[in-house]
This record gives sequence, structure tokens and C-alpha cells, in this order.
Amino acid sequence: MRATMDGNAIFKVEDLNLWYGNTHALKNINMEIAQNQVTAVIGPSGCGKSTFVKTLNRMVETVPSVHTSGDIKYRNQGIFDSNYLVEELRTHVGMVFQKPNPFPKSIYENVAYGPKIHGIKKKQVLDEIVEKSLKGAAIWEEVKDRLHENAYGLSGGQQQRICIARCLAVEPDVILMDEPTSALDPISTLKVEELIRELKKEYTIVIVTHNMQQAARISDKTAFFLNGEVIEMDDTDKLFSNPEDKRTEDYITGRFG
Ligand SMILES: Nc1ncnc2c1ncn2[C@@H]1O[C@H](COP(=O)(O)OP(=O)(O)OP(=O)(O)O)[C@@H](O)[C@H]1O
Repeated sequence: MRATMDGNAIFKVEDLNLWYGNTHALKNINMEIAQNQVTAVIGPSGCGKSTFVKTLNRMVETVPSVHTSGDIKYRNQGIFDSNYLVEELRTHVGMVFQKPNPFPKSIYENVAYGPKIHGIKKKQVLDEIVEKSLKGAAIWEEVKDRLHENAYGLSGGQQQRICIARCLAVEPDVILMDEPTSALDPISTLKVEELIRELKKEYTIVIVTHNMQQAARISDKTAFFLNGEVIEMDDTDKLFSNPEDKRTEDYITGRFG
């Protein structure tokens, strides 16, 4: 497997294996994820894409049967180290899911929720965070006059951008996205893709996608997973135009998956 790296690695994944009970879902993964880049994770259903990204913020451990071996370093800190709090990791490494999942609260409360949990109480400070986060998620103009309406009243694409704003409000370093546009219509999808391109100036993004055109449009690096292994990781242009491994070529040309 090739894993070229330019720029600083924010994550270093070393000999990572993960099992759900007896199911060996991730196999000997070695990978570096570069800062301020978009890394796409592609591969057929069940190959371990979601499991992999959910391991980066230890969200996968909500499944009781999970066990892992190997290591993941986030900014040179071992994320499995007993003295590293998972809550701290998740503050730095936020996540956006496949289906928009706003809370049944106002738009404002959805975005202010994380900062409030982190102890911010002053209304003026919260107001500023909410505005900045909604602007960062490219939805401020659409919602600024209805901040106190329930987020459920928004379209799916708007809800997904509220979820991105909710993630930005706690000032993460990395944003993990697990098929964030698969439940959206084409126009909302393009808006979220534009947003991802904008966000990478300030954040590092790892995105799972089923959609190879999407990976080609928005990512700098692409990792192709198959049966829990990384078959190939490279610059996105190179991986899609001139893959090194026959299995990558077969997948990207639609021969399977
Ligand atoms: N909660 C779980 N308990 C047991 N096995 C699981 C669990 N979640 C995933 N798996 C198994 O781990 C493997 C990888 O699944 P994962 O969801 O990571 O794949 P994926 O590539 O994201 O798939 P998809 O594209 O269909 O979402 C599969 O064999 C799956 O059945």
C-alpha cells in the first residue's frame, strides 16, 4: 500500500486492528492523515469505512463487543492511552453523521449546546459562537431570522448544515463525516460539498463516501478499503487516474461494489 504524505500528519494510525466480537473488521491499518486536507474513505459496503472513522474519535467503543490492537496517535498523543480522556479527544475530533440528527430544540439551542456543556454561560458569548458557527457552516443567511424556531422545521440539507454548525461550535480540529450527503438531494449535496472545500482551510476532514465522484470532487487524498484492509491510499487524482492495485482499479471502474 502507498500512503504518500505531504504536510503534517494529524493522525498516525499504526498496525490498527479492530474486532466486533469475532468479526475482524479492520486489519493492520497503517495510515497518516494530513492536516488541512480532505481525506476520503471509499470502498464497498461492509469494508470497514464507518468503523475506521468512528475509531478516530473512539465512538466505535460504544459497541460493547469491540476490541482493538495497535495504536492511533492524534498530534503525537496515543488516543488509547489510559491518561487521555475520551471526552477531550471528542472535543478535538467532531463528527457529522449520515442522517442529519439535530436535537428537537431551536436552531440556536442546537448550536449553543456544546459550548454550554463546556461551561460557557454568558448570553453574549453564546450569541457570538452561534453566529460564527452558523456562518462557518454556510447557513447563517438562511436561518438568522428564525434562530428560535425548532430545527426540525428545516429541510434535510439545512439540518445537516446545522449539525455541521453544532460540530464547529466546540472548535474542533478534525471533522469526521460519515456519508454526510447520502440522505440529501443533489442541490443540498453540492452545498455541503462546497462547504467542505471551504472548511478544510481551517479544519482537517475525513469523509466516508459511497460516491466516487464526490470523493474525486472534494478530497485531496483517498483511501480505498476492502474487507477491512486499506488496499491503496494516494493523492485522489492519482488514485482515480492511475491506481497501483488491480482491486482499486476494478472498484473505481465499477467492476464490483
Ligand atoms: N455494531 C456492530 N456489531 C457487529 N459487527 C459490526 C457492527 N458494525 C459493523 N460491523 C461489521 O463490521 C464490518 C464493517 O462494517 P462498517 O459498517 O464499518 O462498514 P462500511 O464500509 O462502513 O459499510 P457501509 O458502506 O455499508 O456503511 C462489517 O462486517 C459489519 O458487519
